[in-house]
Amino acid sequence: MASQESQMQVMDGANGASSDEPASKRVKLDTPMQDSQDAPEIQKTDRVKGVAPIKQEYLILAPGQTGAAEENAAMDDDAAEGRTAPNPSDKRDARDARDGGGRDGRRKKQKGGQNKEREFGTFSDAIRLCNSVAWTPEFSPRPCKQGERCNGLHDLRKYLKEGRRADLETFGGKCPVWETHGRCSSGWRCLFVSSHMQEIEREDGRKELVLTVDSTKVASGDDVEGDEAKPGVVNMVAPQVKVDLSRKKVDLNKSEAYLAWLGQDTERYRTHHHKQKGDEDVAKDYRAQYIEPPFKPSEKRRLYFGPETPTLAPLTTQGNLPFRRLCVELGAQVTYSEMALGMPLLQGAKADWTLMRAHQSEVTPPRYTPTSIIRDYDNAKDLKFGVQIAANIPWVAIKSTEALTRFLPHLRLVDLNCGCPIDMVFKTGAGSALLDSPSKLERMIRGMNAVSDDVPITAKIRMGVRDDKPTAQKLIERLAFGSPEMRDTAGAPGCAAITLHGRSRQQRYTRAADWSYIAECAALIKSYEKKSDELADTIREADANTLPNGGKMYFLGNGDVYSHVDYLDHVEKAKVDSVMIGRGAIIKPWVFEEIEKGQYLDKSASERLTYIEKFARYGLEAWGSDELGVNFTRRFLLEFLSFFTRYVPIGLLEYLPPSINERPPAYRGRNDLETLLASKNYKDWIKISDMFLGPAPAEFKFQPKHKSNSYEIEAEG
Ligand SMILES: Cc1cc2nc3c(=O)[nH]c(=O)nc-3n(C[C@H](O)[C@H](O)[C@H](O)COP(=O)(O)O)c2cc1C
Repeated sequence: MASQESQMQVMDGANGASSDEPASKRVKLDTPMQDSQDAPEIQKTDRVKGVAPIKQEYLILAPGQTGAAEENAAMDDDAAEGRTAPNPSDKRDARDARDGGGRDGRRKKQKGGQNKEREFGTFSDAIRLCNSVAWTPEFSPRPCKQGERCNGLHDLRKYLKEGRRADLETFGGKCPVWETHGRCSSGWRCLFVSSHMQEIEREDGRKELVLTVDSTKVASGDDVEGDEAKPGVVNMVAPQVKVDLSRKKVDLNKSEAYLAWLGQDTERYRTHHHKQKGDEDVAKDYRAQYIEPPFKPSEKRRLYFGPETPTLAPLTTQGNLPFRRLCVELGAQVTYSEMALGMPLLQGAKADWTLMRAHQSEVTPPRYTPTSIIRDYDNAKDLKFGVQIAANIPWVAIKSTEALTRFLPHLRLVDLNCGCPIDMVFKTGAGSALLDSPSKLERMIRGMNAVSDDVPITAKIRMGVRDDKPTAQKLIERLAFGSPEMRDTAGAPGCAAITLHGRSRQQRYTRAADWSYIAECAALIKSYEKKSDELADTIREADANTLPNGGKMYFLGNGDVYSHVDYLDHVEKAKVDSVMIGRGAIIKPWVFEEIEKGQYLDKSASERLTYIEKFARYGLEAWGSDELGVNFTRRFLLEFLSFFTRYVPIGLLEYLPPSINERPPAYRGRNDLETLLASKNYKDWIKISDMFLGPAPAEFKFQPKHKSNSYEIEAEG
């Protein structure tokens, strides 16, 4: 039985763990449980594998059921993540989503239990308002570029009456964007427009509709009008840049010069490697023929990852700007964009450039409380937000890196995805396919470093492609030092940090991440630090800056972290510099707060609802409060809820610690809201979204990613 005196397991980061057991087994009594009247009894008990130990009184059992593991069917966590998520600001993506087509324009075949051809309905007004009148006072429209041919509506009053649905009543009918920022970038299309419009009588007696502004709240730079204006959002790339990229008018001269050199160098390297005995005269040795590249990596801004910088993983679809903003607010210190594909970036695709946007809270420095002196790291110049790209050939990785670092002013780093397991990426030779092409990967990292100015380059890897053949250790050595030939001539590749997800490509989420392998890799990297000092002594002066961070390559572990206990345990035992958190952060974004406070937080259902509200507010700010923006917000809120509703309140658990790999049998919460927030039915998620976004339009559709249950995902890294 649970007792009021029961105490929760807490690991004290400062003092370290008292036990040598892994976090999943250890139980230590310490801090009283927060917020819960009904604290679980802490005891070591054999847990049923894969099943969350819900207290008997909360179980909902149909007659004849026992709540045992085998009844907990179809709880596999591996399925499809896919690229079905449309980009809110990209009308083409909205069309793709509507048509069930992917971003590559090809229709995907329905397979297995995954809803690959998900449809999301149309999100538009009944009558389209022309942009020339969308943000202006009624009597002073901008000139319409289409002139006579324009099929948009120019009559504002008609639009407000017939062209769109009535204003929403949520948020007290007040536009949350306007309330925060003093103006609303959705203009007349805002679904809360009556809260920021007025009718003014002019001297000639005519009555004019105008949009109001609260100048006391408008921040400098936020007074831009139109589609592209998003208060608090940085890394907005001008439309003309994307047009120029699409017309190949952007001169990526550094990359061109580097690639020309790389072509010749690859040939020298190949000849050297294929030389036969006796071919000495033809091939000599690589070093003798080596010619310096046209661009050496410039001095990079230094990075820092430590126990105080819990890191939010790159998460396609889920790791969107409103979600990252919520996580930063709750204590995430480092964030990554969703993965963008190199080629569409180079083609100026709006969807991929939009992924590179960040919230202003992400461009503040990460927490920094090192225990030893970190040379030349300037925390004031550092920021939280980095971007991730995937590429299958060096020129794509190199050119897209040059474009990113040229056009995005706020970048902590550019990370190369070497872990994405999905076929669409893997089969092109990108993502986890790079794990089996170390030479290509090395060339990518070197090239990216050469063209990225002061922005550091990092990589995210998996243990290997196949389960029975982990290759990460070799790869890490390669990323740290380069192949012997390249090392002698060009120095180290300059990879500033590596994140290792402790699974192979083949491995399913049902099997736990391998933290002992991660620990081995961490030990290996520690042993390199000495070696790189020696290397720094021996490489020529000019190449010293090929060693990032003054010789330190940071190493992050990743996989299955679900609480401060897991986090601190891995920092301490696996000896990683920091830990990256993916699904755990979507299920309970306050995991970052737990890490900061060093204790479990039993968030009540109403507190959890405030996070949903925040997501809705932040979504409206990022994607707009018009019909399109509201429904993109709804779409992504439902995606978020598909994970968020997996949280099992710890007050309902018989034993701790909670584990991300355990699924609950059917249960009810401590109140109706808690029960609703545990629903696996997406129709309930839509009900939750209605609380903040009003009723979903009749045409709105949402299909969870998996038909049989909403747990299914396909990870991209
Ligand atoms: C929905 C989802 C999307 C993901 N998208 C990416 C991605 O774009 N890039 C990437 O490197 N990894 C991606 N991953 C992998 C995560 O970054 C992380 O490596 C993985 O989920 C393991 O960490 P976890 O156990 O903390 O979730 C994704 C994972 C999930 C669940």
